[in-house]
Amino acid sequence: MEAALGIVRCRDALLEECDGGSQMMMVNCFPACPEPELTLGMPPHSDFGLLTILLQDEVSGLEVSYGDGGGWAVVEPLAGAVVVNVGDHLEILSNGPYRSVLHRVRVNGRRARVGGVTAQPGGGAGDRAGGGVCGRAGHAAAVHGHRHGRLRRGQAQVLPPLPQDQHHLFINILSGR
Ligand SMILES: O=C(O)CCC(=O)C(=O)O
Ligand SMILES: [Fe+2]
Repeated sequence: MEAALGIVRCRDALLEECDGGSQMMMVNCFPACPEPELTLGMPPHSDFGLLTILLQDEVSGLEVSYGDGGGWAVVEPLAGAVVVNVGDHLEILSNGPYRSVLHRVRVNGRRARVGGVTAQPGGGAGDRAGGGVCGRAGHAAAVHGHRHGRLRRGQAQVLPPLPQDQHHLFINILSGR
């Protein structure tokens, strides 16, 4: 898998990250909302782990950003299928080609929606990429700007780019550590 992802040079580091990381399972419940156009179940965000695997019920609500913030595509639930999201740590470990996906959840006017989520936050993936273990120097800095750009679009915050030596701090904040 790591060869397909173009991260073969950091195979050992990646395995170590996964071993040292954790696995989370969550269930999200979004009750029916009488005025769904006035709120969101989850605001725009990207997941901080390597991969997120989502199990949706038959009520739609998940939307994925496309066209560099141009619009939102509805991810229609498909019986028996799971949705796999690339997370921030995988974007950093792949040095960019695999971009974590900005997504949000809308609430439904008539029905409650329940979703299962499993995520692998990894260990200190951000710290390693910041140290240049995985290749192109400078990508970590690019991720800072990119990530701030997303936050700015999604949450109306204006944040300055972080210096590269603070990369691990930023990842820890994203990870809630
Ligand atoms: O409920 C969903 O489909 C997505 C949930 C989600 O994005 C999350 O838990 O991070
Ligand atoms: Fe998410």
